[in-house]
Amino acid sequence: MRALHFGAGNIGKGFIGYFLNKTGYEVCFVDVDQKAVDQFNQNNRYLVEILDDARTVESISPVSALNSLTQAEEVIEQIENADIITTSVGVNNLSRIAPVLSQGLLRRIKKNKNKLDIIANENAINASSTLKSEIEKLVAPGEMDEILTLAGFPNASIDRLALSREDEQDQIAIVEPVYEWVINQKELANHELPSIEGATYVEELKPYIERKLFVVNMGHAATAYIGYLYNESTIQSALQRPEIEQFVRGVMNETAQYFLKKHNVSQEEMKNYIKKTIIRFKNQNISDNIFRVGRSPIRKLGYDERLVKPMRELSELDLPSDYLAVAISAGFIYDDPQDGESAALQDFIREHGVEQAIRHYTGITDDRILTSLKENYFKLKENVTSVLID
Ligand SMILES: NC(=O)C1=CN([C@@H]2O[C@H](COP(=O)(O)OP(=O)(O)OC[C@H]3O[C@@H](n4cnc5c(N)ncnc54)[C@H](O)[C@@H]3O)[C@@H](O)[C@H]2O)C=CC1
Ligand SMILES: O=P(O)(O)OC[C@H]1O[C@](O)(CO)[C@@H](O)[C@@H]1O
Repeated sequence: MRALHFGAGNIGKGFIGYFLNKTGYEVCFVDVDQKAVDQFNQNNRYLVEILDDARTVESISPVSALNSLTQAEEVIEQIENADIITTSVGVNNLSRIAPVLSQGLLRRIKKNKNKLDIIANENAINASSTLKSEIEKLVAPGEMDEILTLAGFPNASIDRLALSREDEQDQIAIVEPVYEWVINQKELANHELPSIEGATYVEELKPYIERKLFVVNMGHAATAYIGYLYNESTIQSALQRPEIEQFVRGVMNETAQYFLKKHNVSQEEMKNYIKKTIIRFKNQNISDNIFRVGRSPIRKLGYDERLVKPMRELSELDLPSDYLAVAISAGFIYDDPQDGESAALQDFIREHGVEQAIRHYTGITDDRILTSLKENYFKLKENVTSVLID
């Protein structure tokens, strides 16, 4: 069985490629990083170091790789013949892989009628549907109908902290032992293939993806943005400060109220989920840079994203969202000049002022919320400790 995976980064190697290989797939990675492509091809393997007590290292083989910038024709051939296609390129890059995918799918509909699932594994709600829409923009309506006779775009939720280590010889991923990969069974096109090892198939994805995005990713972003204000360099060092840990617990408890109202979960389940998540964040075997976790703040502060969406939902339910308001305001102060989105956000604030920036990037229109975000922003800038809520 052949798998084609776009994005041979942290999660591509440490999670998706890892479990596709365990399921019996020969994995071909597609990336734009020539050094990584060369290493996969020279070694026909890569390494995954698991952050368990034994620091288990596994060799994942056989694998190969292609560079989509220089080997588009080879990528198209792989799309024609793959049994499954997966991605983890970052949600903003889905539009960049759509051209080669659409060309490959147009060729496939003529040559290979086998059903094919294309699963986008990104930190976003319904990323596979987003990829499908990007492909739809590039083909004629009749062609899309034909593509959809064989291709499914099942949405998925993925959760595993994955980092990488630079090495001259090998591609090396470093991962925490725990993971969750949830796939929407109802959206699968191919029912002949074996279930992917490590994945759970569900009928209703929303509770899983929302729990992951609004608790794990939201809590992570909140830690990064508040940690930045304390000049902390890692998530782990930030959470050693009792006031930050208390704040992160507070913001997670706040979003938990949304789940209790909207999804069929108990208070006990949410309490345990939050407890486990904070333990994962504090894992002293990992040194997770604040700037990795806070990356792309424009995306993270968006209307349907991890911070603003739960705040809007809580507001609609007439439930408090004071912690979220602080975390969002901190996101507008967060400044990493190496990060294009962060630099653009700070430029926008300098040019148009913070109130305009909050309106523009969060899409929030409620004046009461906008005022509270603006007030928090100035208070946090003046003195972060005075704002963290007890
Ligand atoms: N690292 C983690 O622990 C987790 C990451 N995610 C999500 O997985 C996705 C990937 O994250 P990471 O692996 O951390 O990022 P990463 O930056 O390590 O990997 C992304 C890879 O995609 C490649 N890429 C970018 N544009 C491309 C293109 N046009 N064509 C082919 N390859 C391209 C990059 O060169 C890079 O190797 C993101 O959506 C992230 O939110 C989700 C859960 C966990
Ligand atoms: O990958 P993103 O969406 O930029 O955000 C980083 C997040 O993804 C993760 O890498 C894994 O879920 C977390 O560390 C963090 O919440």
